[in-house]
Amino acid sequence: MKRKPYIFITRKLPAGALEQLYHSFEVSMWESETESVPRDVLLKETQKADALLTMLSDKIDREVLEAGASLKVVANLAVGYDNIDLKTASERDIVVCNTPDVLTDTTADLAFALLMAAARRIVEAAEYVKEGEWKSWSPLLLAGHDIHHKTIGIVGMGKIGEALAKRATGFEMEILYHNRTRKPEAEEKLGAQYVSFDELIQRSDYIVCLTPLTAQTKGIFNGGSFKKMKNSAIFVNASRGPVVDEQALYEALVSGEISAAGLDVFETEPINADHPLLTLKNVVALPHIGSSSTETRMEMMDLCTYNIEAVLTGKQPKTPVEL
Ligand SMILES: NC(=O)C1=CN([C@@H]2O[C@H](COP(=O)(O)OP(=O)(O)OC[C@H]3O[C@@H](n4cnc5c(N)ncnc54)[C@H](OP(=O)(O)O)[C@@H]3O)[C@@H](O)[C@H]2O)C=CC1
Ligand SMILES: O=CC(=O)O
Repeated sequence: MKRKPYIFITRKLPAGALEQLYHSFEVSMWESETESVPRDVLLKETQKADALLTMLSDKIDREVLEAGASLKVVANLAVGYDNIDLKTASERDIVVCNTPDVLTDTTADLAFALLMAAARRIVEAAEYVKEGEWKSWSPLLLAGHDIHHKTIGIVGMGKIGEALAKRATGFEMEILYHNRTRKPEAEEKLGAQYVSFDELIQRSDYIVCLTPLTAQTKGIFNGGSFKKMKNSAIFVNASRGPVVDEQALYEALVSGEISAAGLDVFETEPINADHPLLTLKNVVALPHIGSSSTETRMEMMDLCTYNIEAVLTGKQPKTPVEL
């Protein structure tokens, strides 16, 4: 009898999200919600897998892809796919899928929330109350920066960047953006202005990074870029940690070269609890939760399961990554 195709899922997901897979395939998953699958288990499971449903924290490199003699598809539960070696996938005719669109608004909500939290010192203020430090109302108590009518600069005006810009229009902000390619339709729709990277970082009160992590974007926010920003600038990163030189960011925040930062992503994740950035009051740090609403995460799981089933049954997946 022909064996059922085998799918390995690298993290414990709610069984309900996978129902459609259980009918036609053999499915197993790493039984932890919070800890990544160990490398040796991933390699062993991949040896017999026709499909992998992976997390952005799994390194799907040449070694993993070559271990999968019958591997046909890798569905990543994320829109970013910098954790996957696309070159090897292409050489081996392995389809790679991601989860664009379904997470756009949720991630833009979080990026704007991070911007607001850093600007208005929300986390610091909430801790101040809980720690019993609030003794009286005072005129400049925890005074932050205005958001309305300020200038936001979006580096990476893609789907999430545009959704963020739409939110910024509600605050009557001036919108600058920088991409490799200009987007006239976004300029018209959102009143956004295309500028060079340098002009964006010099003119913006809020600088938000929403690019993918690539060889070109790695380290684009470094000592030189922080020096060019206003001293009152607030830097928000909701893209990937390695776009930032964290040591340079720390120095810029301590020296007052920039005012504050809101960070959802870090060079190493999870970030070490004793990392210097986490000692600063002017840093709002989140554990990479950009797309983390229950509704959106369920949609992302549905999209991954759809894509896997499609590839394994000879149909077109909805969201293949261009290889
Ligand atoms: N914090 C979180 O939890 C989440 C983080 N993300 C991150 O956000 C990223 C963006 O997602 P999404 O908006 O859906 O993707 P899109 O592909 O729609 O947008 C990416 C944008 O980045 C621009 N870009 C690419 N390379 C460069 C470059 N070298 N310099 C300047 N701009 C560049 C692209 O424009 P062009 O090609 O013209 O340069 C494009 O407009 C993801 O790749 C992921 O890393 C996504 C979801 C959640
Ligand atoms: O970081 C999250 C993603 O979807 O990419």
